[in-house]
Amino acid sequence: MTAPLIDGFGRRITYLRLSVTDRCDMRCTYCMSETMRFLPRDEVLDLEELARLGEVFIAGGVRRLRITGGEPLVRRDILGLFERLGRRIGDGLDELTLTTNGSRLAEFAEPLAASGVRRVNVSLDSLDGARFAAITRRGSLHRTLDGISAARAAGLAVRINTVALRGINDDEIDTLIGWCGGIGADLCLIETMPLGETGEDRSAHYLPLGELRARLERSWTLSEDGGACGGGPARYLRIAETGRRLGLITPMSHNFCASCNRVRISCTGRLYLCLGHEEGTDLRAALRSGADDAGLRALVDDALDRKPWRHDFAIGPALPPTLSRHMSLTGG
Ligand SMILES: Nc1nc2c(ncn2[C@@H]2O[C@H](COP(=O)(O)OP(=O)(O)OP(=O)(O)O)[C@@H](O)[C@H]2O)c(=O)[nH]1
Ligand SMILES: C[S@@+](CC[C@H](N)C(=O)[O-])C[C@H]1O[C@@H](n2cnc3c(N)ncnc32)[C@H](O)[C@@H]1O
Ligand code: SF4
Ligand code: SF4
Repeated sequence: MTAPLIDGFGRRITYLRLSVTDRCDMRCTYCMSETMRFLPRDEVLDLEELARLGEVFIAGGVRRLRITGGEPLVRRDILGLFERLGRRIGDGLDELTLTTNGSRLAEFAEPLAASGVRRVNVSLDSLDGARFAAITRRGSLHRTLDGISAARAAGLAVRINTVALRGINDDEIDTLIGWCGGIGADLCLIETMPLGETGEDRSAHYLPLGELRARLERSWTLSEDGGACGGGPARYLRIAETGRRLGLITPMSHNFCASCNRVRISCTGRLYLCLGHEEGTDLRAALRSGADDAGLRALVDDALDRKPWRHDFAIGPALPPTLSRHMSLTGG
C-alpha cells in the first residue's frame, strides 16, 4: 500500500464510489428530467481507465468500492470491470459492490456473484406497478422484482433503497418494511437531495425522515442498531417485528459529514471530493496524457486537501437545485 489517503481535516478516505456511466434506462422524477441528455461516449472513461483509477485508490487504502451510475448494468462491458476489480477482494479490497435500479439484475446477478460481489443495493420506490412506472417514468416493476429475486437466488445480500417522497410513496413505507422483512432484505430510506433540474419541484415532496420515523414507530418497534454496514451514511435501526434493519439517510435533516470517509469519481473521470460540491480534479486529462500512478496519486492528494467539510444543501419552493450537476453523473 502507498501512503493512506487523508483529507485536509484528517479524515481517512477508505471508500470510493465509481460511476461507470451517466446513462440510465429509467428517468426517476427526483433524479433527472424526462428529456435528460447523456454524454458523448468519448467523454466517458473506458474500462481500462476505470480499472486503473480503482487500483490507484486501492493502493491508497480504499477498502470498499461501490460501482454506480447512471445505471451501471446498462454499460455493455461492465462485467469486465467487476471481474478485474473483483480480483482485488482480499488483496486490498474488503468489498466490491454496486447500486442498481435492478432492471438488468436478472441477467447479471450470477456473474456479479462469481466476480466476488456479495451484496447489492437496489432502488425500489414503490411496490405498486403504476406508481413505480410514474416515479421511474419508464421502469417496469416486475423487471426490478425479477432482478431482486435473481440476486437473492445468486446468494447476494440485498438492501432496498427507497427515496421517501411526501404525497408520492410515504403511504407505502409500512408495506415496504413488511415486504423487505418477508424477503430478508434491509430497507434504507433516503431524503431527497437538491441535485440537478428534474422538471419538477423537489421541495413539494421532500420528507424529513425524523417525521416519518415518528409515524413508523406507531406500527413498528424500532431500536438503534450500532452495527454499521458499508461505512456509509445510513444510520440503522433494528425492526423487532421483522428482525431486519431500517437505514435512514438524512443529509438534509441530520448531516453526517463529520465522519465522511469517501470520495467519488464521475464517469468522465473527474474526482469529486464531496457529493454536495463542485470541488474536484480532472483525472481523465491526466490519464489520457500518460500520467503514471504516482502522478495520478499526486493529483488526488492535492485535491484531498480541498475536500469540503460538509455539503450546503438547501431545499425549498423558491430555491433552485443547490448544484446543477445531476446525481446520475457521480452515482450519488
Ligand atoms: N449526502 C451524501 N449522500 C450520500 C453519500 N453517499 C451515498 N449517499 C446517498 O445515499 C443514498 C444511498 O446510496 P448507496 O449507493 O446505496 O450507497 P451507501 O448508502 O453508501 O451504501 P452502503 O455501502 O451500503 O452503506 C443515495 O441517495 C446516495 O446519493 C454521501 O457521501 N453523502
Ligand atoms: C443515482 S442512483 C445510481 C444507481 C442506480 N441507477 C440506482 O438507481 O440505484 C443511486 C441512488 O441515488 C438515489 N438518488 C437519485 N437521485 C437522488 C436525489 N435527488 N436525492 C436522493 N437520492 C437520490 C437513487 O434512489 C439511488 O438509490
Ligand atoms: S435514480 Fe438511478 S434509476 Fe433512477 S434515474 Fe437516477 S440513475 Fe436512473
Ligand atoms: S455530503 Fe460531502 S462531506 Fe458529507 S458525507 Fe457526503 S461526500 Fe462526505
